[in-house]
Amino acid sequence: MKQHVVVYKSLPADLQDRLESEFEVTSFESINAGNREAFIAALGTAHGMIGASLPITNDMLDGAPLLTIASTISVGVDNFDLAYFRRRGLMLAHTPGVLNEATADTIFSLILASARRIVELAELVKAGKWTGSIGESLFGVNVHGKTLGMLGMGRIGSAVARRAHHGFGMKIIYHNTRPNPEAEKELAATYVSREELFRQADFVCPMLPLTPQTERTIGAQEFSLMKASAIFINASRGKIVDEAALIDALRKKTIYGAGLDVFEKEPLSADSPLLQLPNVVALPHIGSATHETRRAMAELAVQNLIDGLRGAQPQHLAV
Ligand SMILES: NC(=O)c1ccc[n+]([C@@H]2O[C@H](COP(=O)([O-])OP(=O)(O)OC[C@H]3O[C@@H](n4cnc5c(N)ncnc54)[C@H](O)[C@@H]3O)[C@@H](O)[C@H]2O)c1
Ligand SMILES: O=C(O)[C@H](O)CO
Repeated sequence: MKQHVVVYKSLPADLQDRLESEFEVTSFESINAGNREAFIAALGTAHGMIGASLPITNDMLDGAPLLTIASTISVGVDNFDLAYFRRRGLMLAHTPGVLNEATADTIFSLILASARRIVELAELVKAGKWTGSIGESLFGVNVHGKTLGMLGMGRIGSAVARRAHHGFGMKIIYHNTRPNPEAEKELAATYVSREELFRQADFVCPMLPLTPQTERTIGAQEFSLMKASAIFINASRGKIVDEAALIDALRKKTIYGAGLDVFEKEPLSADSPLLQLPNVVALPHIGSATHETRRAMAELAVQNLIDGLRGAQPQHLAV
């Protein structure tokens, strides 16, 4: 009998076909209130599951006694309880690496857009309010030659720092769980304490996984350490930040601005105070969202799933 796979985010047609040629497949484009019960019911006979952007609760998995592998089309694994996976001996596969460059591009666009007020000024032009040479009140700040503070110098953090060092002549300081000798050699990056990073950086850029250790670890205390001219860039996970404290720092101009791809609650509510602030650039969690990169992520996730179901070791296991 064929193994049963539950797909909970739409896949490119050829990858869907690949799964259907080998497994019995139940597919959902995405999960919403209308199909949630059907999704949970399908897990009841599933050996494998693949998808993204959905918190997978232990309750859901308790009802999936045959499951051996979950394959997420993301590098982040914070939608899963890793301890639960370990307890049950389940595999959790993810997609590191293939999205480093696209995500670093997004982060760099946030750095540039926030520093040079690109969105604010483009909106001014579109609104027909460009009536003459802009005055000092609408000037931005330099990016080149400034100091980038990477909090988390892993795969994506290193890709951001490479752009900053080689492309923009920026000085790189970083803090990480452990020193990163490659970044120090290749990018002249300097390891500093967490506190020094917030104090010295012109751009503070966390690129950390969301874990119990990182949740809400950037708050009022950290924002108070930052320079009034510094910009906060977050494309890792919204929940590592105390968002109310960020809003407060932006309102009081304790910091100059923020470029954000991720938020405490997503999608960001249309009435979020963040959207009222001119010194905020907000994106809808698009770090890896290019055709090529999302394709590569889906391919890798499908391969991870197939390997796991065939009894081979998937290339990228978080658990
Ligand atoms: N916005 C997006 O679309 C998008 C895209 C890709 C990744 N992400 C997020 O970015 C995260 C990082 O991805 P990655 O592939 O670079 O991961 P990675 O594991 O390669 O890098 C994370 C780094 O953070 C360090 N770290 C962990 N906890 C720390 C702490 N408390 N203090 C200091 N350093 C710490 C680790 O040692 C590691 O070097 C993902 O987990 C995901 O949540 C977001
Ligand atoms: O973790 C990731 O890969 C991105 O945030 C997409 O969810």
